[in-house]
Amino acid sequence: MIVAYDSRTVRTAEAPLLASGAPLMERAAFALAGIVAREVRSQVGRVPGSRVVVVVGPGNNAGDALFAGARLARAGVQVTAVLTSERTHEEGFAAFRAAGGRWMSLVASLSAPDEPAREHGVSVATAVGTVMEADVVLDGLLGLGSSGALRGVTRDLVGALVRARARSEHRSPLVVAVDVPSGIGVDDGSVPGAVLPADVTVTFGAVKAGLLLPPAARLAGRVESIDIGLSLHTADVDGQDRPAVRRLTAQDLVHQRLLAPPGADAHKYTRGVVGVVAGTEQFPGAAVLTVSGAIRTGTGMVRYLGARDVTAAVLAARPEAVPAGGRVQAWALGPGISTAPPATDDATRAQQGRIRHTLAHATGELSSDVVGDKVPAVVDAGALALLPRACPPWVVITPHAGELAQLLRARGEDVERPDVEAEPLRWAQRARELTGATVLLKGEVTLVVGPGCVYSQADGPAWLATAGAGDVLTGVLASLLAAHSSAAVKEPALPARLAAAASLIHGLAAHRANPGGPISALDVADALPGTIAQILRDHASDRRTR
Ligand SMILES: NC(=O)C1=CN([C@@H]2O[C@H](COP(=O)(O)OP(=O)(O)OC[C@H]3O[C@@H](n4cnc5c(N)ncnc54)[C@H](O)[C@@H]3O)[C@@H](O)[C@H]2O)[C@@H](O)CC1
Ligand SMILES: [K+]
Repeated sequence: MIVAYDSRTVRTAEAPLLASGAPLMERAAFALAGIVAREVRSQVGRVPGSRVVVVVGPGNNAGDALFAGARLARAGVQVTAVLTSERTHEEGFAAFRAAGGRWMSLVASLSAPDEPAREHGVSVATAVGTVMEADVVLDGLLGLGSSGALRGVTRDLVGALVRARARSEHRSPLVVAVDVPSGIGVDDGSVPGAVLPADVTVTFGAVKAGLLLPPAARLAGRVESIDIGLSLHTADVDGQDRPAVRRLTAQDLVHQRLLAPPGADAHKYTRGVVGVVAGTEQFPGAAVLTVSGAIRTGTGMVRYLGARDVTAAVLAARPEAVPAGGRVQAWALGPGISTAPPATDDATRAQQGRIRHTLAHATGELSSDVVGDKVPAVVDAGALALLPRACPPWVVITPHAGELAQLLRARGEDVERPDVEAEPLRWAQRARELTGATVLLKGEVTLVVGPGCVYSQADGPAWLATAGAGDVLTGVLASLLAAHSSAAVKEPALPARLAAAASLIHGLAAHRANPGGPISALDVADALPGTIAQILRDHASDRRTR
């Protein structure tokens, strides 16, 4: 699992080490220089004689970059620093110059001892020209201390670099971000202004929340986390306004027993029974995809409830499905059902009635001996509009940005789809507060917000953005919830973990379905058994040896 923290938590962990004189910046710069040297070697085949530019701001982020620049200069790299503010990290700058680093400044008043700034003053255009000639550029403008969009000449430089890279067809330097890509919201993953997208981000002490959170996550490239000796504890932040942001890996699925092979004494109820209310005559495919997603994730049995024609389509594709009600351990509600009540046709009205009734039982609003205990439910698409006012966390809603905005508007928030896209974490958290449900917000990066916990999964290829993929995800998640049905009702954070797990399995199945090419939703469902077998094979032995 990858765990990311907010800046306040990181600074609190740094403080005692800094007070005791631990050489945190030296450790950071040493590791950074090593990674840059490796990247340079893979770009140009050698380190000495290669060209690196470090663009630096006023703070310790600049210190990391300048000390790393000094190390590279001593290794024979031609290193140039571009200074962007009135002051910079003094010791780092001194070490950089002592190592033979060249420098230029976008701010006329900055000067180094014995070196008047005017001899080094350059325009933004000249600085951009120098950067574009380099093999690698280090973005050391801002780190943990950044607030809001980039300002002043820093903004001008980054804006010009982004434009120059977009224009250059052939050659543009590899971008290594120091700690974070400068200008992202370090804690919330917002992107308030221009940011230079990184190929690699080298982050120190702990992964920063903004590197995993959308929309900033896609600007971070590959994230390499460097241990500089901080000790961070999730217990200190979980349950607070800014819980740690987690990302599950395939290993976690096995180690945390989110996926497990059935025991020798397993039967369909120990493996979980999923009930599906999905699809109408207008959208029968959604029923097939949801049922397929659940069956192919290894659920014990799927009960399908819907109109006769749709049931026939489901049975033609999946004869294993049982077209009748009965005991269910998790529900999959809503795919392929119109989002706008009141329904215009009888079939949709019937499906909406089933969903209302099921949700009332699943959430414990109604108790009935016939339907039995409270059970988890996935609420997707058309079922979102039928969500009760107050839900327990074992109800997991799975909207995309547009559906989330609609759900929030129905609860009095003034929000449109672009607002959700700009600040997905904020709005997913708001939806959780307003509904009580666990929220899985679908997107290029999928966010899951549960009680005191946040997960961010970025596992699927962009090809996965295709019609019906969400229906399969609903089936996968319902299958996991059914397998952990009673625990999911008892442990408030478990449905969120299972939702993150479902997103991960779904993403891995998409990669397996057709590596590097187009994928249809049914392909993803068909790739699920092989994906799960692979995960269990790869990690079963390391679980035994733990
Ligand atoms: N504290 C430590 O010893 C360590 C810090 N490290 C580095 O230090 C960084 C944090 O350093 P700082 O706290 O000095 O912060 P920064 O280096 O992020 O600089 C913050 C300063 O930048 C300016 N600024 C803020 N927002 C701006 C904006 N939007 N536009 C233009 N200027 C803006 C302000 O003057 C602010 O004081 C970390 O990200 C990391 O790179 C590492 O060396 C590890 C150890
Ligand atoms: K940076």
